[in-house]
Amino acid sequence: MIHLHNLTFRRGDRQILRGVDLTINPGEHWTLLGRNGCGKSTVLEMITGYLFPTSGKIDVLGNRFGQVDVREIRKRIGYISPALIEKMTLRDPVWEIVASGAFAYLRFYEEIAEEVRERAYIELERVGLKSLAEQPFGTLSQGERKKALLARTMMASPELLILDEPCAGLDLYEREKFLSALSELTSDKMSMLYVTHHIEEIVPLFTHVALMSDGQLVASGPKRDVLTPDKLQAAYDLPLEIRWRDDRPWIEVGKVEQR
Ligand SMILES: Nc1ncnc2c1ncn2[C@@H]1O[C@H](COP(=O)(O)OP(=O)(O)OP(=O)(O)O)[C@@H](O)[C@H]1O
Repeated sequence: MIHLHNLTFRRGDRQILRGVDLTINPGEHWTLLGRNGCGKSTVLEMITGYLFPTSGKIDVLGNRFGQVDVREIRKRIGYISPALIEKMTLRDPVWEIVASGAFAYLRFYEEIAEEVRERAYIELERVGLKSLAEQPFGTLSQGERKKALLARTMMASPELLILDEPCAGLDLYEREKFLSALSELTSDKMSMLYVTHHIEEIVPLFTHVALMSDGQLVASGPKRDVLTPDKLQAAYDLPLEIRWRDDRPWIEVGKVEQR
């Protein structure tokens, strides 16, 4: 599904990625964790073909980047990023925003086929937003916008879902609603890579975790093997304890020394 081979990325005199290797198999749902600036979004931008590595190889959905038209592969990937949210036209009705996902357009300039409209309503119903379908996108709360974009992503039946901090800025209620919509929508036929700063977002849906530090993966594998106090302490440089409840991890931070 995804194979990253020894990816490096250099910008000027900064080494941003220092040899990233990662394999995501079909049906695995991964979270990517790590401190601000460690290179998480850079990895996502490479998997979606918006950035090219300085060296290394990228295989996504059976295609080697550099040998294929990435626009064709992108049609099979659902990608929700902060940049995408900013590109949406706030005055467009929610259902139109969702419908545009069927074609990977940002917006429509022609009439939308009835079956596409119906499908958009179905996807909106699946995320619990059908009653808001006719409202302008800009009137939705941040959490509702994220769920609408999730519905938009589902219009193209993606084989791979890439989510860059989708719960950033959401309150507890909106976050839990988003995570439960995500758990409902995804199947084990779809692979996922989800970047977050919040370990408690690793709901049972997620199977694997990759931990990044300073442009490298310092641990990766099944979530219980990676989410250990030792590994997290090393990556976050903080005294941490982890508790599992209903297959979901919760973090406790110990006393932090000022340096
Ligand atoms: N095009 C670029 N030119 C120069 N520096 C860049 C470029 N893209 C990213 N960087 C730098 O690379 C580092 C990694 O950025 P990236 O956005 O991948 O980190 P991140 O782990 O996603 O961070 P955050 O958690 O804060 O979103 C940062 O220090 C950033 O400033």
